[in-house]
Amino acid sequence: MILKRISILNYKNLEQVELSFSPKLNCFFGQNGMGKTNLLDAIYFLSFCKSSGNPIDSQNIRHEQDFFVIQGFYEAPDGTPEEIYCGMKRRQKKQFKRNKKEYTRLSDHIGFLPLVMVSPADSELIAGGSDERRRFMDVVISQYDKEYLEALIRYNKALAQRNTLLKSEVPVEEELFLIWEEMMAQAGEIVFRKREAFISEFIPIFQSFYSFISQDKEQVGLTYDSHARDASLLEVIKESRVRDQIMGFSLRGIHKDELNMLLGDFPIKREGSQGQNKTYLVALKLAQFDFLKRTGAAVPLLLLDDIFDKLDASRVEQIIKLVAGDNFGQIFITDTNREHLDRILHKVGSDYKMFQVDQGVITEREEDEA
Ligand SMILES: Nc1ncnc2c1ncn2[C@@H]1O[C@H](COP(=O)(O)OP(=O)(O)OP(=O)(O)O)[C@@H](O)[C@H]1O
Repeated sequence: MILKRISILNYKNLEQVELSFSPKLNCFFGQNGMGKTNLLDAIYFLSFCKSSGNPIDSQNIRHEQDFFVIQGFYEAPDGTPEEIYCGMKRRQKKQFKRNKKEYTRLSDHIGFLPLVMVSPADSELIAGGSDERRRFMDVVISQYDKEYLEALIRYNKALAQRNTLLKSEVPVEEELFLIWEEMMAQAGEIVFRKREAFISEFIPIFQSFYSFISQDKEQVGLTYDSHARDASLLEVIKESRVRDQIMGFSLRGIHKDELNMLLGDFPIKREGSQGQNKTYLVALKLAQFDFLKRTGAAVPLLLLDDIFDKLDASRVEQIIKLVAGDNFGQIFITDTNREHLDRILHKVGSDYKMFQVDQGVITEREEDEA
């Protein structure tokens, strides 16, 4: 899928933006706080029906204004034009349309315009709790496997019901516990098997991206831990019941799964330098891109927000070489430094457009123009 043109009114600090894009590389430079991320966020909105940062839609309307509109004009791989419209008025439900026809359910749109965004917020994947890493697996797997998402929803429902029973002040019958525990075990085993299969397929792709970017400077790994690995999940959950009742919640199950992120043999969270962490995150997201591309009909858009911060020149160059190649489609890159972008882009020689972002105004810049 290619985003040929975008039209924005009143989205965050972008009052009015009309831009035509290159089908390959689009670079946005400007000082801090000028609106570069806001533009990428508007593109993200058209794919996911929400902002990547602020989940409260009305707060994305430009201050003092009453509405925002984002319109994207895309081209499908077979050349078919696709027009996506999103309009949001204060105190009203947002409208989302494809080719002028409003969606009844936003979930019908998700996945139609696949997109991967690499942003500074990804650092939580390494620094944050295990729920961040489970969410990463969930997002990637559920994009290509419907059964996975259904099992996960069933599991979470059963877990919530069991947790309510665990907190009960009156005695609860064994039978009642068993109903939810069996459901957790059945759905949890499916989630476990699918996560395990995903990780084993994902690891070599991720490692090859990391090696390419770092030019084999370090070895990285991922390991997956789950209570479902060594015994039947039903037995594990049942055995834990007495302790769970004391705690008032379920201590064991796939909701406690962990994805260990390793640099050499040690947790990257503990040992990684800032540049190594950044390389790790970029490699994870590029591997996610690769997965999505293989399992979907359209090549995803790739948004790279401020990814060069903390990376040395050789790693930056390797990333640009990678994404400018044929395995990636249309790309949107932000940076605070134009010379930085110019230098890299001249080297790769790919088709590109350069835009300057200044206080919410975005202007296309010709080559070597000041
Ligand atoms: N609803 C809103 N209305 C008006 N302005 C907003 C709104 N939400 C955010 N902004 C403004 O957007 C600006 C931040 O823009 P953005 O995050 O795109 O900056 P950036 O160019 O990516 O900067 P950096 O290089 O620091 O990442 C801030 O000045 C903020 O005040």
